Parts: sequence; C-alpha cells; structure tokens
Amino acid sequence: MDYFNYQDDGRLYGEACDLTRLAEQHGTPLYIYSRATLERHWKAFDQAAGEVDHLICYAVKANSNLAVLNVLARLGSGFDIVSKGELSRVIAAGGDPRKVVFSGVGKRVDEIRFALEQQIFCFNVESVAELERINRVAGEMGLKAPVSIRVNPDIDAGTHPYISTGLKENKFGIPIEQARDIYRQAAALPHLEVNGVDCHIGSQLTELAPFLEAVDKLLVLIDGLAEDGIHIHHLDVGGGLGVRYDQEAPPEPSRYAEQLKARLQDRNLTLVFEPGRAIAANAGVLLTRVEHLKPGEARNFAIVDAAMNDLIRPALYSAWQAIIPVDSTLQRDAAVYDVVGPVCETGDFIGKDRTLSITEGDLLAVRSAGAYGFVMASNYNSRPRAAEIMVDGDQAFVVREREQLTELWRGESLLPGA
Ligand SMILES: Cc1ncc(COP(=O)(O)O)c(C=O)c1O
Ligand SMILES: N[C@@H](CCCC[NH3+])C(=O)O
Repeated sequence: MDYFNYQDDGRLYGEACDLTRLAEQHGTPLYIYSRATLERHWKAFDQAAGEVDHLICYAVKANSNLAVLNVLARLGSGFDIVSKGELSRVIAAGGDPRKVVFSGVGKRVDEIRFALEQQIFCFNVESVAELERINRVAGEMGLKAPVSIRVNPDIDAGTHPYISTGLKENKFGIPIEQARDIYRQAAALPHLEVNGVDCHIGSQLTELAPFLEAVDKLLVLIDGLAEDGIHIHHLDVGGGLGVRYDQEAPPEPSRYAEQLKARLQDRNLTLVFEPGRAIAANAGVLLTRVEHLKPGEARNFAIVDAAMNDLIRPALYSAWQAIIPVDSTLQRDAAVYDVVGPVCETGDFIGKDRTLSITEGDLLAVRSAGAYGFVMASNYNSRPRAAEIMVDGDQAFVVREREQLTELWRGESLLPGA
C-alpha cells in the first residue's frame, strides 16, 4: 500500500489541492484526507479477494469521519463496528447495516437491540456471557441473531503489546481449546444462528506468518465443527494488516489474500476482512505549524501547534510517524529536534530526534495520520479538536469544522447555597 501519499510539491498523491493554502484557510492543526487514496486502498482489498465470495468490513474505529465512511459506503463497503455510536455513523454515512459486523467485548443490551433492529450481518461474540445475552435479547424481539465466535488462537502477532489481541493474556475472544465446546453451546441456544468463525490477533502486523498460523488453526476448528453438524458459512479474519510508517514492508493485500485463498481449498466460505489502518492511515496527514524553536543543552525542541490531544499514538505507543516540512524548497539550517506540542505533559511529543530544516511559522506534515489520529483526539488542556478536510482532485471539503469550546460555566457558583 502506498506509504508516501504525499508528494514533494506540497500536495497529496493523486490530488491537486495545495496543502499550504488549506492550512492558511482553515488553521492548524488540521487533518487532511485523500479520497483517491481511500478508494485505492479499499479496492486493493476488494480486488485481492477477487472471485472468492467476500465482504470488506472497514474498521470504523480507525477513522469514523462521516465523509470517510461515505466514500467507502459508495464503493459498497461493509463495516466493522464496536458500538451503537459507530453503527449510527455508518447509517448516517449511507452504509448498509446488512454488511456490518459488530465486534467488541462489552456490547450493552441496548446496543445489541439496536444492531438487531438494523439487521446487521453478524455479531462477533467474545464470551459465553455475551452469547447468552444476545440470545436473550433476540428472543425478546422474536428474532434469531446471526453470530460468529471470536476465537483467540494464542498467537504472538509480533506487534506492540497494547495493540496485540490474540494472546491468552488478552481480554479478547474465547480460547481456541474451548471453541468447539462453546460453539456447541451456541448452536443449542434457540435465538442464535451460528454462521461464522472470527478472529483478530492484533494491529500493525508486518508479517504474514501470524495471520496464516491463526487461519490454519481456525480451519481445523471449522472442519471439526462440520463433524459436529455446525456448518460455518463465513470466516472473518479480522483486520490488522500493517502499513508503512517508516521502513516497514508489510505484505500487500494481494499476497495476503492469495495465501488465504490457497488455504480455503474447496471449503465454501465467505471471507470477511476488517481492515482499518491499511485503508485509512496513509490516506491522511496532520498539518501543524512550528510555534517556536527552543534550543537547549540536552535537546532542541520544535514546539508545534499539534499535541498529544490531537495525535496520541507517539505518546501512547511510542509510535513513529514521519514529520516533514510541507514546503521542502525553503532554505533553513538543519538541526535535530524533539517535535513537541503545547500540552503540559512530558509525554506530549509527536516525534523525537528528528533532523529538520525548519524555522518558526513553517508548516509540517505528520504522515500516515489518517488512522487512529482524529478518532483518538481529546480536549485535554481544553484544546479544541482540529478540523478535518477531505480533498478530491482540485476540490477540498470541510468534513468537520474545528471545534469551538464554549464556556458552560460563566462564573456563577454551581454549589447550592454557596
Ligand atoms: C476486532 C477488530 N477488527 C478490526 C480492527 C482493525 O484493525 P486494523 O486497523 O489494524 O486493521 C481492530 C483493531 O485492531 C479490531 O479490534
Ligand atoms: N489505536 C491503535 C490501534 C488499535 C487497534 C484497535 N484494536 C494504534 O493507533 O495503533
């Protein structure tokens, strides 16, 4: 998948809008997404799956901007959701609820009810308690709920521990050794329709081996279930395909799909993919301006106007994202900087030890910021959230206004009698 969705002339790959102008018009920090790249990435999965019956369920959590969802909905995408809020966004963006899978370890009763009303494709169930809850809610509604069980195959995905999900010690899924037994319990519940097997072993995987190891285990399970009279119609392999932030060389969707298809053989299974990062990360940049340069004895700081509240990945996972000047033709002295935000935390950094030729007022682009960027933003330090723009050829659309923080409390006492 494309890494540098950014060209050296200050434009996004395949798009004609001038980023400097957008930053001047809309202020910084500013998220910018490319429609062309979103489409190209989604199609890479769709074409990779090819002739095999399949559903690409974009993981909404990666970037839930309504315009992003709308671009994918128009391509016929399905969606992987983890809350009623995400399902509402999918519907608002024109997505088809019948192509939605519902993941997550703690679905509330009202969320299950809403998803059943919307006739989603499948619930990815993570525990026996949840199977019973969904069975009860579906029974009350006089329905049968379509379910897969998320199986935890106990595989080391070789990624950051915070985004690894397929190990025994993780909260996700049911242990593979118990799966056959729990499937039998599920099949005996009257208001469930057991359709699929699901797994998701982690995010930002850069090797195929862990995915394939997991699938091999799941296929053994699926064959075993057939012997028990439980016929599985779809195999949901989750998301997790990594992207290039720096020097990583994650497998292309085509190679991944090829290997999966070879393993399916004549089993008549629909393949479900839940990619998030692979579609959105390199379809977006975060623009930020240099406020001050602060030389120091131990370190030089470039203080920029984006902070951990705008992009928390560096602070949370020590994640590395490329930071580059938008206008590379400017003549500046080079120095090594820690690029930090204005938030009052030592952990508030966007990048460390970066050699940059910059001066105060320069515009920087943080690359690969289209996934797990804006969606993880907060108002910490009472900072408003950034605006979001979608570029499409030579057009730019504001797809979310910069947030205005309003004063709710204007000095009156909130304590009774005070
Ligand atoms: C169940 C599930 N599906 C899909 C995804 C999307 O993952 P990624 O963005 O790594 O493709 C996640 C997040 O890791 C997830 O938890
Ligand atoms: N938020 C994480 C990914 C989490 C994946 C969700 N299961 C990141 O930025 O890398």
